[in-house]
Amino acid sequence: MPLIKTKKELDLKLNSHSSDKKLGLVPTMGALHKGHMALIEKAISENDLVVVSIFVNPTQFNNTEDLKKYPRDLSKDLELIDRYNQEVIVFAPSVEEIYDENVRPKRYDFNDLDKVMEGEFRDDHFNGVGTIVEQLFDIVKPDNAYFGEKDFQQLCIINKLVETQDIPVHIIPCPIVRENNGLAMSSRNERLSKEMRLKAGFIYRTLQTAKKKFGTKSALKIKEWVKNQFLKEDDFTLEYFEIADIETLNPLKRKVKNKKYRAFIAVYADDVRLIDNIALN
Ligand SMILES: Nc1ncnc2c1ncn2[C@@H]1O[C@H](COP(=O)(O)OP(=O)(O)OP(=O)(O)O)[C@@H](O)[C@H]1O
Ligand SMILES: CC(C)(CO)[C@@H](O)C(=O)[O-]
Ligand code: BAL
Repeated sequence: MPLIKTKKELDLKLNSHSSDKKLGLVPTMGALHKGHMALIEKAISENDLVVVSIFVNPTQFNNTEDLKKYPRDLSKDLELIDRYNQEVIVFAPSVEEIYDENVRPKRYDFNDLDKVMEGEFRDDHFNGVGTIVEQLFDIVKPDNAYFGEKDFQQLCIINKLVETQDIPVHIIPCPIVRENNGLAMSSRNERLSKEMRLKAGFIYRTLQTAKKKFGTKSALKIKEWVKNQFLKEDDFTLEYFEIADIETLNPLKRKVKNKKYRAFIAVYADDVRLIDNIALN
């Protein structure tokens, strides 16, 4: 499996393939797990050639400790990808390769999708995501690009990016892959103790109960209930719980028929920040 570290090499490699082959892109920050593998396998099944990018993008981190502690293990990632017979190209550039001396995010107008939840609590996060993803689209020029619903708000931002920048790529959403206890798979789970990783199934169980309540209770009542659940827990600190429609991501005030809603959550378990979400209707 080819490992490519520079844009120039990648360009050469992609140009050596016939242009009528379908090209898929799976952007990741590495420390691969079964959630990533599901994206890669879907990409393999729908394209002739797949590029998996592995790049811990500094401009999307608002917290330097989080960036420093982000799990990284390129050789293990390569071993995991090596199992696929199809041609998967790994693109793992250095920070200098992607950003010259000016490591700053571009600024985008995401029509306020970036003003809530992850955007509210992670300053400039989505400008950083937009900056790297736009660059990856420009370098790889994929037909299809695969993103997980675990980062549902990010998926909405990417759809907006593609629309506003007029980028010719199909964005393919992929369902959330979970551990046995319901915890959404995430590279940051590696930073949890074994005990905490088991206990963290609590986050998904809370979302499931919120979903059950959605039929009969108001968003305000459900939010109150979730807050109280977390106040009773010493192991977790709730950062936000929000119910929003999936188009605007505006917090739900009054339910509207035919609109789709999701519940979104961010929680600290020890000093590890975890996010999750669930479809409510
Ligand atoms: N459990 C999962 N199910 C489905 N998709 C996932 C899952 N985890 C990550 N992804 C998707 O994989 C892609 C790369 O994500 P990334 O490398 O940031 O991993 P991650 O597990 O989300 O890490 P972290 O949340 O700790 O940053 C994103 O599109 C993300 O939504
Ligand atoms: C899309 C992405 C690879 C951009 O760095 C990242 O935000 C992620 O892994 O979800
Ligand atoms: N998958 C989300 C990327 C981040 O937390 O920065």
